Amino acid sequence: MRSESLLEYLLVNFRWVFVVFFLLPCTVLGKIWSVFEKSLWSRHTGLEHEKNLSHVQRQIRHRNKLAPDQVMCTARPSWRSMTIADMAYKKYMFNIDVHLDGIVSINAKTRTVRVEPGITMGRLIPILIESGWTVPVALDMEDLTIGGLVMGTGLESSSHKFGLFHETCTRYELITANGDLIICSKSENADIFESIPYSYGTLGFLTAVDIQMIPAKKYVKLKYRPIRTLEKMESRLIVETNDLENNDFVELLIYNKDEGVLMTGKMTDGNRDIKYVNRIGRFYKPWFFKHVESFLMTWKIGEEYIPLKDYYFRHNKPLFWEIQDIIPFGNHPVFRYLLGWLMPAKVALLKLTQTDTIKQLYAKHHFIDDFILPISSLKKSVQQFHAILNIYPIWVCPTVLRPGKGLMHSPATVNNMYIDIGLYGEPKVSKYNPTILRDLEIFVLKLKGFKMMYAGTYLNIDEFRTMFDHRLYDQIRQNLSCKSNFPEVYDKVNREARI
Ligand SMILES: Cc1cc2nc3c(=O)[nH]c(=O)nc-3n(C[C@H](O)[C@H](O)[C@H](O)COP(=O)(O)OP(=O)(O)OC[C@H]3O[C@@H](n4cnc5c(N)ncnc54)[C@H](O)[C@@H]3O)c2cc1C
Ligand SMILES: NC(=O)C1=CN([C@@H]2O[C@H](COP(=O)(O)OP(=O)(O)OC[C@H]3O[C@@H](n4cnc5c(N)ncnc54)[C@H](OP(=O)(O)O)[C@@H]3O)[C@@H](O)[C@H]2O)C=CC1
Ligand SMILES: CC(C)=CCC[C@@H](C)[C@H]1CC[C@H]2C3=C(CC[C@]12C)[C@@]1(C)CC[C@H](O)C[C@@H]1CC3
Repeated sequence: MRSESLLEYLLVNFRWVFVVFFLLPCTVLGKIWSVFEKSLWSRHTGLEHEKNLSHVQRQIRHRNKLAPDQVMCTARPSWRSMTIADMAYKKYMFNIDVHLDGIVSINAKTRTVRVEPGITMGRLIPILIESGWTVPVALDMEDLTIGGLVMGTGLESSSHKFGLFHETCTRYELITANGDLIICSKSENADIFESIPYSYGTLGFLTAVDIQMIPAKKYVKLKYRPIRTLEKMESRLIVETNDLENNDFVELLIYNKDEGVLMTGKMTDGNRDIKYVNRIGRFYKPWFFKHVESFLMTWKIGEEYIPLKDYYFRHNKPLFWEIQDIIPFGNHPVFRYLLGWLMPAKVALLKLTQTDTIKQLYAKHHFIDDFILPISSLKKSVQQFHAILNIYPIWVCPTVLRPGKGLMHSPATVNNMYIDIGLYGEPKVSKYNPTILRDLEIFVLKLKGFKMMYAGTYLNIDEFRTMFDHRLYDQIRQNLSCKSNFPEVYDKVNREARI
């Protein structure tokens, strides 16, 4: 008993010892294994994909005989999912193993890549870049899966141009409740195609996704612009997101309520007069958010070339800024040069190995969430988040929302520019209480905004249905006989389901 509590004490107060000396080496071993695994299984043939498909279908048909009243979800365990929450529903729903994670084909003629949903960004992007391609919205965390990004939602610094991740997808293969395979695209089963994004696996199981490809270039020419006052940040952000010609990437990091750094980037192959290439992905390089912050010290506009892959995964090493709570000295040059090559820590392993006390401490004293709001409410929202949470840095990522009939779309009949506001860290207000999140969600609802659901919600079902348009979704659920076979989205994202 005593030794258990000593271990608990050490794990809570000196988590870095466990992370640095055990978890990071495990991650490296895992990486070595995955390089070996990759060379064996990365590129599937169509035949293997067919085999994988029938494996999923067999399981569904088996369940339909064995437990027709038990609703289904994927068997992907909670600890592998990119969220701090545990999915309580996995325990009582019927788990279907949708273990498909290969690349089915890369088609340069149609400029599409067909992948299975379990493939991660960290595996897909390097393979595409090697072949001279990339995807329009490449997410910044290596372990995010394509299935999770379609069924949940994903956005990145190119979303002001291309929209949410699913808007770059052109075809889905979906296995429905009775085990049938249906193909959905803009021209085939168009209504189902529109309902799938954000449906959290509640219409069927995805088995393949076609994603558009665009030619990859060598670098991103990135400009850093320090800005004072929220008003100026808001107005400059509006200007830069409208300049689609010059800006392939737009991102803002806010460091305190008056100062931020706006970054705009352009993909380029460079030319002979490239002055400086900053290979930020190298193990000894400072954490990206710290590098960006340094432009507030000099207060000068900066410009540099960053290799494309390094740019994409710029927030992966420090997990935005979350890793500083676990390894406080992780950005110190001594650590970077000696042990930086072990980074980044694998989120799944951090999650798998956290003790109940760590989990409770995070639940009580930590905040991880994202809100999607109209761009014109940047100042107002940041002021509100400052008063209620006082967490910095704040991640601001513009994204265009298009009109449509799916769960999340522009409320108008035209495209609308929104921003994702990401708040990750320990609230610095004196009276922080996690239930305050509900007030924030209502604030966002009133501004006609949305919440990213990976973290769960305190909204009740009616408020949730006001935030997300369920009209087409309800109809499709009825057409696909989902009622007794799949839960509703709300059943998967409310606070009792995600603990
Ligand atoms: C010490 C340690 C270090 C590790 N380090 C790394 C690392 O650095 N990099 C890395 O990539 N991994 C790492 N891992 C994870 C490791 O790679 C995987 O756990 C291992 O490779 C098994 O993966 P698998 O794909 O064979 O999954 P399995 O063990 O076959 O599957 C695990 C579960 O996930 C479900 N599942 C898997 N894929 C899907 C999907 N696409 N859709 C739905 N459900 C799915 C399966 O149904 C099953 O229930 C590490 C694991 C350990 C224990
Ligand atoms: N930059 C960004 O945009 C970021 C986004 N995120 C969030 O992370 C999540 C993605 O994380 P990830 O770990 O990849 O995914 P998850 O395992 O969290 O899956 C997300 C949802 O997608 C469903 N799903 C996944 N694959 C399939 C499939 N093949 N068929 C049917 N449903 C499926 C899951 O269903 P089930 O519940 O049945 O398992 C789950 O409800 C998203 O919710 C995203 O919003 C997180 C960090 C950054
Ligand atoms: C860019 C967007 C939209 C979201 C980024 C969210 C990430 C910052 C979080 C997603 C999963 C989170 C987890 C942790 C930190 C923050 C995320 C990476 C932990 C590693 C924090 C420490 C805990 O013990 C485990 C967490 C797992 C999930």
